[in-house]
Amino acid sequence: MAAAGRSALAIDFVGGAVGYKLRSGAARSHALLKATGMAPGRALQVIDATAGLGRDAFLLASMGASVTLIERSPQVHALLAQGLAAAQAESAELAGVVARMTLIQGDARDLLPTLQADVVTVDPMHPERTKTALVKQEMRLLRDLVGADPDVCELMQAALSARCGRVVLKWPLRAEPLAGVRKPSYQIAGKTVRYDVFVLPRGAAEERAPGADAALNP
Ligand SMILES: C[S@@+](CC[C@H](N)C(=O)[O-])C[C@H]1O[C@@H](n2cnc3c(N)ncnc32)[C@H](O)[C@@H]1O
Repeated sequence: MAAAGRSALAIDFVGGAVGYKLRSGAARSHALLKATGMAPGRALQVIDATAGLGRDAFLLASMGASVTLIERSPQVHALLAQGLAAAQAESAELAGVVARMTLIQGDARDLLPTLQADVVTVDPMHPERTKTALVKQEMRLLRDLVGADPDVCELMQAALSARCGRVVLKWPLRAEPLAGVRKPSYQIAGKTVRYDVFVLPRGAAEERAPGADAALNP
């Protein structure tokens, strides 16, 4: 664990990239919303099994979802708690978003069997890229703090066995599918990442595959 990473990493839901995305309205067209099945008037219950910097969870909560965030690193969990407290104190609007977020410290592989939701999202640390400059500064600092996530296949198995209607895996756009994990129902491509969407039997009746990316899902 790198001391520099520990001191430099901060989680800011008020300014920075997260604040900009929300203020500019860019959040509304984010591919994650489509992948989770978010729609106006549909208040989803989401479990973010890999909370990390909390950006995805904050985006979903700001669009009306109730989100349970699970983070296993005590240090990252503490940073998240600080970031959420700061957002709560900033304005009534942000306090409303934070009120829809529940932060838990622990390993999602153990916790998922005890929870239920409409959607489980999984965004493990991605395999290291050779062009490290392409990896955003915060993600480098997070990697310094928590390392890689070698148990991602086990986590996916826990997510796919959870009481939920859909699992969304965020993974590098061009990376191979995870070995040992079933084929996704469909994929949604972003600029650098893709969302592998697994529609599970519980939600099959009400789920549709909006904008399934045929090129990525032959
Ligand atoms: C790539 S980051 C997630 C980034 C996050 N989606 C965001 O928007 O900021 C991955 C995080 O998941 C956490 N993590 C990985 N496996 C986990 C598990 N089994 N249970 C809980 N947290 C886990 C890591 O500690 C790390 O903080």
